[in-house]
Amino acid sequence: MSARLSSLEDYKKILDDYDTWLFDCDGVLWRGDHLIEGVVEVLDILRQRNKKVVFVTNNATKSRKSYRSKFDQLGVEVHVDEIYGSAYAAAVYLSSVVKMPKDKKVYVIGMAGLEEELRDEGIAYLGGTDPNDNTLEPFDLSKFTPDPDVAAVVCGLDMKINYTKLSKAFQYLHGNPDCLFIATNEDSTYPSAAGLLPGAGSVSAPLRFALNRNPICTGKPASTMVHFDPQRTIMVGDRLNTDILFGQNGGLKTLLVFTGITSEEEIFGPNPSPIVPDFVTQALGDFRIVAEKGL
Ligand SMILES: O=C(O)[C@H](O)[C@H](O)COP(=O)(O)O
Ligand SMILES: [Mg+2]
Repeated sequence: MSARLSSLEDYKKILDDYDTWLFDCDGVLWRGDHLIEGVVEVLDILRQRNKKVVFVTNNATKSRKSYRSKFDQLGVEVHVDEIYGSAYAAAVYLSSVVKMPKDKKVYVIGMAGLEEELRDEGIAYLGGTDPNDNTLEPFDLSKFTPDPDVAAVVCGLDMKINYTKLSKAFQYLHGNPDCLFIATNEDSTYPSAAGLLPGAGSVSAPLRFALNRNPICTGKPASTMVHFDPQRTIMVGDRLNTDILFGQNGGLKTLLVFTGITSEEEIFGPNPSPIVPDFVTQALGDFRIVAEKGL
């Protein structure tokens, strides 16, 4: 059973026990561009206590550099090396694990941030934000000439998804097991400021269904490039099957907040999830109590 943080001692002990704090972003720090109350104060408390702070997000719409700008605009102090996004994870997977040859390309379903991370890793790509792919015109297969150099399809959250992109990705993957199928992440939903929207997993779902093939997922819960002392590291997230599972896969302690995807019912209800976080609290801002009491 998860331990619900409630007393000043509870929050103080967590702050004392962990030196490295990994934070999920959507649903923990913000919803869309709406910063969640208390986040800036708590991050300040952690930095004042010389804690290492790392942000691990499955949101592939932004590169680390553009996330740095978002953090700046929201008044959150961050260094680009503290940000690990699923777009970066996918690009590093292709460059360092797959070792994608320089004469090969990736067909992208995704947005500018994913393209930027691929560029920074020297991975050639097509699709993505290309105007020819961002169309609502019917897709005419008879006029489509696949690029013979495409050796992988990468699919991330794409708020301009359409039939042309799905059709082109399908053509590259159908009957071609040598063409890699990579998902930056498989979150079913996305917690926008105004409410839930289909997530990256729901963008790649049509391809999984049409191809009867599951992608390689490079985002949470897969372990990314971050590796810390599990005894002194805590993962703070809002989604059980990505954030909490990611933490558990890395042997970390886990703290779930209820400001994003997961409800209290899923933890304390009659049919709780089998994924059980070590700790839960309503919101990250709850840790302000420690500063308010001058501890
Ligand atoms: O659909 C998505 O890609 C995700 O909902 C979303 O972007 C998750 O971001 P995170 O909570 O990992 O920061
Ligand atoms: Mg989240």
